[in-house]
Amino acid sequence: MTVTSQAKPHVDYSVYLVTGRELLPRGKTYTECLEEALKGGVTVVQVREKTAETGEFLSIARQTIEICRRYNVPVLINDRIDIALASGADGIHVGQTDMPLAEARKLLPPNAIIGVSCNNIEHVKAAIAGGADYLGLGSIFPTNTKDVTEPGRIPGISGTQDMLAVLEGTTIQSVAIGGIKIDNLARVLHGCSSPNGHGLDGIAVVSEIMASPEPRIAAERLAKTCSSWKSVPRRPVSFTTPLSSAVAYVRRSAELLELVRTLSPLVHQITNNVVKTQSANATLALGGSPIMAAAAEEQVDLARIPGGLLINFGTVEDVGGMLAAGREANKNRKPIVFDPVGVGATAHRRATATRLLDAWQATVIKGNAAEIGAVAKLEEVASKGVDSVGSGFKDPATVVRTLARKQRCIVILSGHIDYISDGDTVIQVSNGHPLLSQITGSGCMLGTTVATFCGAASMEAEKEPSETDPGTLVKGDMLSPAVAGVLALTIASERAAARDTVLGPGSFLPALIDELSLLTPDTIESSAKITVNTL
Ligand SMILES: Cc1ncc(COP(=O)(O)OP(=O)(O)O)c(N)n1
Ligand SMILES: Cc1nc(C(=O)O)sc1CCOP(=O)(O)O
Repeated sequence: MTVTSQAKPHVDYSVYLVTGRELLPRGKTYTECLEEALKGGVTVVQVREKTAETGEFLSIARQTIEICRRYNVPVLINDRIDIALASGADGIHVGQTDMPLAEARKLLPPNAIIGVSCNNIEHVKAAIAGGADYLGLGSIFPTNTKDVTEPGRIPGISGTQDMLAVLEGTTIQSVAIGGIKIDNLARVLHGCSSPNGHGLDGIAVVSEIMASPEPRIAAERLAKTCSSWKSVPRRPVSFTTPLSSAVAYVRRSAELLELVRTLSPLVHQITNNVVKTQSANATLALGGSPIMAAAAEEQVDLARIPGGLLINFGTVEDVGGMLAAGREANKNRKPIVFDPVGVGATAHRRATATRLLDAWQATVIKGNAAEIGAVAKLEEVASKGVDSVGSGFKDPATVVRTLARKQRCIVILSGHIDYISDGDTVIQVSNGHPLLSQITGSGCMLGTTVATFCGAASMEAEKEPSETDPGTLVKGDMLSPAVAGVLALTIASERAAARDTVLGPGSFLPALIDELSLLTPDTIESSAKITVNTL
């Protein structure tokens, strides 16, 4: 190593390039790519050579260091302590089967940076105990760059959240690695955080830069999104600026109803066979424009149209379409309402919910007590098919607030009283009628009304002239439209049930659709029963 008596160099891990010469596009040399990437804003480089002989590896390491020094960017060496020492690199990165951290520390000068790969919380605990400087957490997604197919090698977003929770209270830095592209970067940064807000310090990529014909532009885009992300503390926990009172939420809900009628947002729904027609009719009645489209092939086109997306996996079909729709919605900053119907009922549903939530960031998760309990991994409320057993949670406000913080979105717990939280504020809605639980698909319709209001609110926010912030996944406040969606359905249910012509569930459903279409801002203002608690 070059300097042994000085303090460790400060490393900015924001955009961490791990090299991979085998991925260079035809006609581009390694040094061209490296220099362009540095110009684009790469903040740290790791030389990773999996097949080079020692002499070639050393020569590449020296070349890399010579170029990176001009940009004041530190260089680390993958696996090989001898190459790090001989080349004068700033440190090394080791994996779980490489030189153990403690041995590496002994061999390297005290100011050497040592990074360790971690796939699970046991790895993280050992790396903390061993005094690692930073961790590479992954693989976040599948990747073609390296074989990560063995079981447990892809912790995904949820596993990375667990690893970051272990890092809370430490100064050890961390980057996510594996399958990260500009298109999923905001989602990665948003999702990879502990419930108390311990997030990533950066992201590491190989192919997004090395395989790009324009590495400078690739690096610039990554750097821009990272710095935009870092500029807003605790952004991911809440999209909202809390309103001052219950009256303010009711007024905003009334305003949002007008907005739905004016903008008529496209409400793209991948929902279950039992409720498709009534959910489409509920959307139309409110003033939105429904499209029920589940094929994976059409998601790129649909996601470009502003509005809202509902993903309801009630009959657990079309998972490919759901994965694609959510990813594309995140790319296009469209709100996603996720309704994990009956998620507690089978292992397949639980696994599917995890798969979906690993692939994209939900804006709103809505469910009954059993569904919310299953997503939150609580055993307090059991499920029977798609219904909950018993009266619900002892402390529903804490359940929704905690899950909203963990999943970094709005959570709606539906029931006799509906609870809605962004992780800070909890809003209770006491409107509704018992007939809602006597027709099939009223919960699914709630997902639809919420998606309709979220779609309109995001369209309104997107119209604001402010520059697009690449760190956001959805523009605008999504707590108020979630409240508005709950109020619209529950108030309409009260008005439908009060009709003389409604004799039971059979006549209630068409009356409910009618009342959704007849709902006015004034009715919302005069009928809403809500309370607001902010931390
Ligand atoms: C930043 C970062 N994170 C993880 C890795 C993977 O390292 P390792 O487990 O040693 O696997 P190989 O890179 O040797 O295949 C990394 N290199 N960088
Ligand atoms: C080098 C490496 N390590 C990983 C791990 O999970 O430890 S994934 C990975 C490859 C990352 O390449 P790309 O950015 O092209 O997906």
